[in-house]
Amino acid sequence: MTAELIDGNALAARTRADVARRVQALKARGVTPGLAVILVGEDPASQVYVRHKVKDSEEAGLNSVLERHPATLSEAELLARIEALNRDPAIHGILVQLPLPRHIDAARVIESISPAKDVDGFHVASAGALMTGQPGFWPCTPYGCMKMLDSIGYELRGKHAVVIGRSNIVGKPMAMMLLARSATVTICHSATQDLGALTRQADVVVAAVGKRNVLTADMVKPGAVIIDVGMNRNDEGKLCGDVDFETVRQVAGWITPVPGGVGPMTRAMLLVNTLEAAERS
Ligand SMILES: Nc1nc(=O)c2c([nH]1)NC[C@@H]1CN(c3ccc(C(=O)N[C@@H](CCC(=O)O)C(=O)O)cc3)C=[N+]21
Repeated sequence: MTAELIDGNALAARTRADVARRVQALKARGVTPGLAVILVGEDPASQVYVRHKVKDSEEAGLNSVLERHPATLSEAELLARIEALNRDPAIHGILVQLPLPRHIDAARVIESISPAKDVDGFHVASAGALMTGQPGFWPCTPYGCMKMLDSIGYELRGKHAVVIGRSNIVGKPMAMMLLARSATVTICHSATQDLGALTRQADVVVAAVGKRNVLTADMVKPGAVIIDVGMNRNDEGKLCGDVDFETVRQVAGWITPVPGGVGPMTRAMLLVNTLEAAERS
């Protein structure tokens, strides 16, 4: 058996087209969704990502503002910029690209963003809303993973989902979203003993570690759905995920590729969150 691909590029394109239609409807009512993207420093990967985000949002008809600051920007100066954007009625979403330089306390910066504009879904208020089932912004990567599961009509109720990774931005919120759909959820991490024994029981595996070959074919139940959140480089410098794709695809039922899987959906869900921030304003 060879797994079917869940095509993140195609699903992201459909999502962006849907956002573009809703943006037009909002513009007809006199509101243009506005996204502020803040980049501090010159990290080359971050520069590429924020350029992608700005281009995506412009193509969907959103108004995006890219603010670039030198790596020497002080925390106080950054907090002052966020305060101004919190008050700016033309800005509905604020994204501060991570990682930030070491002299800036990222948690303090994230908590300074108005929860109503927290389109990354990283604020403690957003995390609390997700955990308690209240309205709020969901982090884009796990939210995109849920859309990928929905795109294949997958019924999560009663299924065993194993999440590998417990970060605040992917693993933990992913587990909460799966739980909200009545999956039985296991969260695995670096101290987990016999990871394979757990993943072999899984109907769904979400790999979000940031390390190559965390999931190999011997660890996968035949027919399982495999969602690969990893963004790594292999020895040839090619982008690859956390999953040993070529062998796991021989066993799985469905699998997301890297590139062209979760990454494009992460970007698309940022547009959805920004649109919804504007719709709620
Ligand atoms: N405040 C904040 N929010 C973020 O959402 C955030 C962040 N900081 N810091 C960095 C990470 C990383 N991230 C990616 C999103 C999409 C792709 C993506 O679209 N990847 C393409 C490939 C891109 C390429 O070729 O390099 C793909 O998987 O097909 C990658 C990485 C968002 N991040």
